Amino acid sequence: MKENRFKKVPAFIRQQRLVRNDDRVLVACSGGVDSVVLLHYLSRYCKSLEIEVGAIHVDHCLRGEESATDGKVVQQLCERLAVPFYGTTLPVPDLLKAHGGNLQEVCRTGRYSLFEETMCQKGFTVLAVAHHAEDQLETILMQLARGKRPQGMPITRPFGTGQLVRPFLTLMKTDLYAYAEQYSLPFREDPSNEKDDYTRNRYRHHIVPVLLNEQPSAAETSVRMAGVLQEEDAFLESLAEEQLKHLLTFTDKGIPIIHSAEFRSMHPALQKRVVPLLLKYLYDGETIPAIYNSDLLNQLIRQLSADTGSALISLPNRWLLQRDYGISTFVQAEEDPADRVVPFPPDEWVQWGQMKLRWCKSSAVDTATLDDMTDWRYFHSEDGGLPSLIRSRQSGDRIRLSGMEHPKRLSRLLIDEKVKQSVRDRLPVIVSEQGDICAVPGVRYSDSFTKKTSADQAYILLMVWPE
Ligand SMILES: Nc1ncnc2c1ncn2[C@@H]1O[C@H](COP(=O)(O)OP(=O)(O)OP(=O)(O)O)[C@@H](O)[C@H]1O
Repeated sequence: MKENRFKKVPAFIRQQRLVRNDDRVLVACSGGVDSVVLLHYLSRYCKSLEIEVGAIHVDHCLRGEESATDGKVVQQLCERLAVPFYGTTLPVPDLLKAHGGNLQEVCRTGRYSLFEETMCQKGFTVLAVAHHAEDQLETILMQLARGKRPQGMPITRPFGTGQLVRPFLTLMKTDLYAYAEQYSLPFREDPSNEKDDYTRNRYRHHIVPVLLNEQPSAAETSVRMAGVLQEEDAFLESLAEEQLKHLLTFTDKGIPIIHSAEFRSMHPALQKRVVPLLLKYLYDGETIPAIYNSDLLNQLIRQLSADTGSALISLPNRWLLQRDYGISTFVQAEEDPADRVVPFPPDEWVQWGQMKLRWCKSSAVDTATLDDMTDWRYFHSEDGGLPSLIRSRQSGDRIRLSGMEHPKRLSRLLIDEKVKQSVRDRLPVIVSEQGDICAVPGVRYSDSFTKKTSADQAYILLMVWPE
């Protein structure tokens, strides 16, 4: 009998601190072999572990009588073991009809909220689920395939007001069957586990067996590897949290700032952890963009480290990273700058939606700065003055373009330039004091602008916008 292999379970439970004395452990029992064995095992060892045990079953109402029978099997086992049983029902077909959604996800979310509710109502401190070594290997392989960090399912994690634990992660499926046989435990096979409709099932049926054939210890070693990665992860995460606290400063107006020199002084591994935490801070409870291993992460790290020129990176939900030399500021762009007029003085960046504009003396700008711009144009002024306003476009606006005898209607120009309707009303228009339109940055510029420099072109228009 393979029960010997169960000898490592108490050590695993102790080392990982899965339960403490006097914990009340609710075993999530589907009626399948894994969770039936878990329930039996924990109820057998509850005295030595100094815990109390109860069991919960969730009937998803998906397979008529069959589905209810799973619950009865669990209930009878609980009677045999003298363990309190909590039978709950999740009307999945009704939920799908009313709200739609993905079947697996509706089952899972509903099931876990019933677990949480029962734990809270009945005073349980721990929820035990019966994932084992092959489940962990499947999870790691799926994470790898999706480019996620392959650290598997957490051995334990906060859940409701207590903890969720996985005491059987070191065991193989065959160990569980052998145990069930030895103690003549009744269990049910869920026919949906046979189907190849779900990703996990395809990994279970076709990928994991090949790997185990090649390397029989792969599942068990993957559990150990995941444990180490999770431990390192928790450590690095706490370091990154500390770093972020030191790194993030605020302007008088409470705007978050990061200094490139300090960001650069961090180890690249920490930089990669600090940036997602920074987004978590900015998004404060909202959904955070998935950033692990992404181009956006690399782009943000590059900009937060740089200290020449300027840059603007657009983040979801109108957040912008705005970097000027060695200082990055995080601002939320205004929703819609339509019907606005703002002064456009020289030597100051002016923000317009997701665009930044600035007049600079040509002599003060070097080629490196120009390389950092999305676009730029030298400006030749007839009278020495600079267009001094930025506003949104108005009906009847016209612009004087080189080679055209008459000024062109702006509305026509935007159509000809294939500017999207949704963007047209939000574009900035640069206007002289006399009301002449000189430029629609990023679209067209009047004949006072050129890319070529010459002595009489004292100013340059610098422009940055996210591409
Ligand atoms: N209907 C159910 N009632 C009670 N417990 C369940 C039920 N279904 C699953 N569980 C518990 O959850 C464990 C894992 O089940 P399953 O592999 O179906 O994945 P899951 O709950 O979706 O977990 P995850 O998505 O985290 O992998 C089972 O071993 C059992 O402990």
